[in-house]
Amino acid sequence: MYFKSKFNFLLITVSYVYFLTTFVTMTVIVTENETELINKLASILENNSNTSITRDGTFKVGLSGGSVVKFLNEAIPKLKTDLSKWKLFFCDERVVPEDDPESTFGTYKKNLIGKVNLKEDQFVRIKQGVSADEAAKDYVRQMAEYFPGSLLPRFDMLLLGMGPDGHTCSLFPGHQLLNENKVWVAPITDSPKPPPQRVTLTFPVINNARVAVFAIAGEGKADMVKRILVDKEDLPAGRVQPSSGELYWILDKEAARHYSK
Ligand SMILES: O=C(O)[C@H](O)[C@@H](O)[C@H](O)[C@H](O)COP(=O)(O)O
Repeated sequence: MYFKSKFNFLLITVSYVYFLTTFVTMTVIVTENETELINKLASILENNSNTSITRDGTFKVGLSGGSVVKFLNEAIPKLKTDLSKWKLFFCDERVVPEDDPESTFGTYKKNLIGKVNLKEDQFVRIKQGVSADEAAKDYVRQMAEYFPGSLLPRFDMLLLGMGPDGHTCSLFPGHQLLNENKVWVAPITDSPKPPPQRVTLTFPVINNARVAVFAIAGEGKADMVKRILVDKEDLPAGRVQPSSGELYWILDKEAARHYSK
């Protein structure tokens, strides 16, 4: 191919590299059961943790609540990685006291701290005793310390669940937050999934992650998995498409009942 000028060559090269780097790769993994799902999640988590720690000396990971808490509380103790290098954030968090059973941080704290090499100060927690609005604003301030100078934080990994309605984080079907693109973290006070007051990452941040992983189990999610992965319906969990990153859907056989590659 003859290039009229160096500029043409440079333009074509840059465009080609841009295409390659903005192409999301999606992997769907179906496991026999929840134990295998947890093992697969642990393997992906361990590989990415070690890659990030080698590259940056740290691993910045976003945690979700719901059943993901159970999966991670079983997966994290299996990992062969330096947990002391982790910084743990929340993809969403309920605006409740940390000793409230509904607190996502509180549940991770109870199950991990003191049992694995993770300390409380490695978790970036939401401010206590303030409104959802103030908690969201403060969380952005806290996050900015770990992503200095960034237009958008780029998490090494986000660990996501999906509700039976197709929500993820605290981004629910039909909610105006689905189109929020001005703030990294938004408050929600009318969550259809209790408790109503939460903060959540927004899609610009979610889709800037290096790796996003859904871990989904149970027949109760099978219909929604089909609607998103097969029927391509526009539902919140389906909008997770890292612009320059990897996307994994780890499903147990029950959740994948209506899905076939
Ligand atoms: O704090 C939360 O509620 C979660 O972050 C939320 O997004 C959760 O991941 C989904 O609701 C799935 O929850 P289940 O896996 O328990 O259905």
